[in-house]
Amino acid sequence: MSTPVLRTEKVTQRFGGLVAVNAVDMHVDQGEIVGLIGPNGAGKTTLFNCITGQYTPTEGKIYFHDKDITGMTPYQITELGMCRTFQNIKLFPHMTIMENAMVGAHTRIKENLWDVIFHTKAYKKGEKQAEERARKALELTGLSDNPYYYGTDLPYGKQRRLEIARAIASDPEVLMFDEPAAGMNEGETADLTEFIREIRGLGYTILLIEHDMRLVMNLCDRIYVLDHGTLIASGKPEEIKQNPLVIEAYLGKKA
Ligand SMILES: Nc1ncnc2c1ncn2[C@@H]1O[C@H](COP(=O)(O)OP(=O)(O)OP(=O)(O)O)[C@@H](O)[C@H]1O
Repeated sequence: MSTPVLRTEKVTQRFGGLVAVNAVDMHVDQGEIVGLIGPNGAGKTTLFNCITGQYTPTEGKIYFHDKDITGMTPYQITELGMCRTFQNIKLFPHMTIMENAMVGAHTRIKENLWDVIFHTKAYKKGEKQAEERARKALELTGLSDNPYYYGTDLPYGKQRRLEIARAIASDPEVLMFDEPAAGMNEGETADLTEFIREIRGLGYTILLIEHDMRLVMNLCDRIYVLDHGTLIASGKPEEIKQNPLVIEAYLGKKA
């Protein structure tokens, strides 16, 4: 069996006396769509923050392929090939759609201050590559019609797509989405579900947090369920739907 693209080993995150994430073992294989679900406050975003370098876990290890990435910075982790979106949309105001996407593309460009100040050949080449990658990401996400409009002028569903475009422009292997359907109506969520399926078809591996059960159950190959920081179940959507612990901890509370 091949090594997972992403793996956590007994990852624990404490905030003072609170154990937000408790010894979590999980993995994501190449090409999978994996869901991370659980009630509010279960520790999902905290686990994402550990994986993407916003936090260094109190205990445990995180591996990208065979590489131990525990404690690396978010920038280093993006450079390695994992990129995320956030629960609350974080577009840059006063930047066009194209410029927002180029922020993602720039993580792949090696420029030093000299190149930037003196607009050297290397700088111009890097800019061209970044623009090309950003343009492709916008085409892929259906946002290439008006690239010079402000990103924040887009309707809500498209702002979320722009966040995804920015992540894709960084040329990642793994995309991590924190509640991508948050605030979307039924139609937008259905479009998003189809879109995520399409991008998986292009070879991306996807880990997502989501409260929208229809999206999770329709889309994910496997699901992990957190409750009070602890993993209480993992498996295929059909197994998760029938798991009594999950029904009690999560689905039961929603009904
Ligand atoms: N920086 C922090 N400092 C202290 N406590 C925190 C911090 N971040 C999260 N917590 C706490 O850790 C627990 C897990 O929070 P987290 O946001 O990871 O849950 P979640 O499953 O993502 O919730 P939601 O679905 O509501 O977004 C909660 O009790 C939360 O209050």
